[in-house]
Amino acid sequence: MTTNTTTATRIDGKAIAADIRARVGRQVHTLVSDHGVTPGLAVVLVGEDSASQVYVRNKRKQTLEAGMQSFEHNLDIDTPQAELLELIDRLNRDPAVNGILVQLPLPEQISDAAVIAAIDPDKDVDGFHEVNTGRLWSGGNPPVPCTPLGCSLLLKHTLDGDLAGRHAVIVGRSNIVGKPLANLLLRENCTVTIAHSKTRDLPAVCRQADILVAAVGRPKFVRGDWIKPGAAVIDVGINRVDDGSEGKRKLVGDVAFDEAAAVAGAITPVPGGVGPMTIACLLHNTVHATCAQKGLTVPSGEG
Ligand SMILES: Nc1nc2c(c(=O)[nH]1)N[C@@H](CN(C=O)c1ccc(C(=O)N[C@@H](CCC(=O)O)C(=O)O)cc1)CN2
Repeated sequence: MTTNTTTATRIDGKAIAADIRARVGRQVHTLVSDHGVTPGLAVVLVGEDSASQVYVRNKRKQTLEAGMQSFEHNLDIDTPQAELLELIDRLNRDPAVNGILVQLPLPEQISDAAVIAAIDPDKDVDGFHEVNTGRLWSGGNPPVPCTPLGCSLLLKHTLDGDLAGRHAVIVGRSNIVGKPLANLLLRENCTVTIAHSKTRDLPAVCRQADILVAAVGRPKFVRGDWIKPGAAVIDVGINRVDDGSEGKRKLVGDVAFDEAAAVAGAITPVPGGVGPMTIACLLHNTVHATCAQKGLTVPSGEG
């Protein structure tokens, strides 16, 4: 019988996210003390999805802890799209609101695309508006979607900033993760492959990766024998599955962690990997959006 032994370094997203939030807190302190500016973040939740409620609660808590203003809007699940668009219009015009985020997923009567298009691109701290995706692909410096920004920061931290020339394979081509992450890794001079459900011989493609990112939303989809020895593995998946005891649920990623950790050089756990980075990057984006709106240089936030 063979047993898997963990060889990979565990990438501590919780600790790295805490460092980013601490820096954001210092930046906010400088904005308030030197310029009398308190960044404000509005978060809109439609419905009662329990995971979304947890994320929105954590966003509020961490926004306040960083010294920013938090404006939370909770709407009924059957809210018509027009009502949500009116709220966004008010938030666009509210000078106390520097960042706007509408929590996804939205109920079926509301179009994600219509909502994202309604947000003022300068307040779009999710970086989902097509003006901002266009700016990203044209080499500009717009707000970048929070989860891919978190992935790229984890990789820079893990690989000491030395990403150039590495082959990154991203499994998943969503607008929220796969596509923007491909852009960020190209900027770091990686050679980038975006793979997906129609990719031929996906395990063989993944085995070429020095950096492997799994963002498919399928529990334990990426297996240990898909991984090149020593690769850095970033697991974006957050899947709730039965833990085998009386209807209890546990979180697992898109990567079979134990198998992968026996082969990889470094790997993110789930939970505690990419997830905490998402909210830290949202706070980072809010500070940057505030400074851009006020014509201020972003304070360094060095401790
Ligand atoms: N408008 C947006 N909607 C959604 C986004 C987004 O970036 N913008 N991303 C996800 C949800 N999300 C933030 O909104 C998010 C997901 C996960 C975590 C996190 O900290 N995860 C923990 C586990 C927490 C748990 O028990 O579920 C971890 O991985 O350690 C934070 C934020 C979809 N919607």
